[in-house]
Amino acid sequence: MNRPAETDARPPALAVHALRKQYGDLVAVAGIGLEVRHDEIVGLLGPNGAGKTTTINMLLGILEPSDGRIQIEGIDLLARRREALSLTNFAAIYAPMPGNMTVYENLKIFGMLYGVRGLGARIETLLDEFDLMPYRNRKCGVLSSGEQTRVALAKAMLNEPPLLLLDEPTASLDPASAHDIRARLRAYAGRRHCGVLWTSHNMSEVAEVCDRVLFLSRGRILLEGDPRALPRAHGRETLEDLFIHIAREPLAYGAGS
Ligand SMILES: Nc1ncnc2c1ncn2[C@@H]1O[C@H](COP(=O)(O)OP(=O)(O)OP(=O)(O)O)[C@@H](O)[C@H]1O
Repeated sequence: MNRPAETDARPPALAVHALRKQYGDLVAVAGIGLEVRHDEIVGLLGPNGAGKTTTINMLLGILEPSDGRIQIEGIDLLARRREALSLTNFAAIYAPMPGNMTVYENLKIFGMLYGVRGLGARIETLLDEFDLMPYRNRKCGVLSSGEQTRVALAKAMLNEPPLLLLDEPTASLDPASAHDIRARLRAYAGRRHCGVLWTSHNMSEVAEVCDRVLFLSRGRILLEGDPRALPRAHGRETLEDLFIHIAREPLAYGAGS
């Protein structure tokens, strides 16, 4: 689905300019620029080691950029960190909820950290939306990975963020659950008019859910566009074919320039 560009004076959910991260001689992110508008789901794709998680960690304020600027809803992350971070949230498979607390306790504590108003009612809504009612008093550490993913997604939506960062949100889900979660995330993004940055290695998922994709390789954005139109534009049948081609021959797409 193509969505309209921002029509009012509202800044994009996310604007990144010349973002760079270097570890010694290794350039993990090489000065990238990108935008995520409201009502838009943007896929951040790339082979292992391309710089996706490093980028997301800089957007979350976990990693300090070597250079560049990040604005969330027009608010500069480095200058006004607290305010900017209150407008975002994330879910990632490598960041599970503390295992010794129950689902309810976790949502309550994260909700308090985010200063969510009407927290009790918000938690009930999310428990219902993510089919977590039966698990509310169960410790997160004993949940299956799919159940933990649903808790992480519920946590990510506690503060109804205008910018949602999702690092492989369906990686541990079975196909039916993944399909269900994709539908819920799309519905949520549409309802809340939020922008979503979504990383995934599942190209059919990306083609289904993302309005736009960015191909990252060796820390650079090599291609950008509609995931349904990009493959044909580059002489490939599917997004997966295109991904494989870019991963094998990044220099053909300008990775070395
Ligand atoms: N703390 C660090 N010190 C040194 N190098 C690092 C550090 N963190 C990441 N890197 C390197 O930066 C590069 C980008 O890593 P990153 O985790 O962002 O990739 P990715 O695109 O998320 O990969 P994957 O799909 O495998 O998760 C890799 O070469 C990685 O080894």
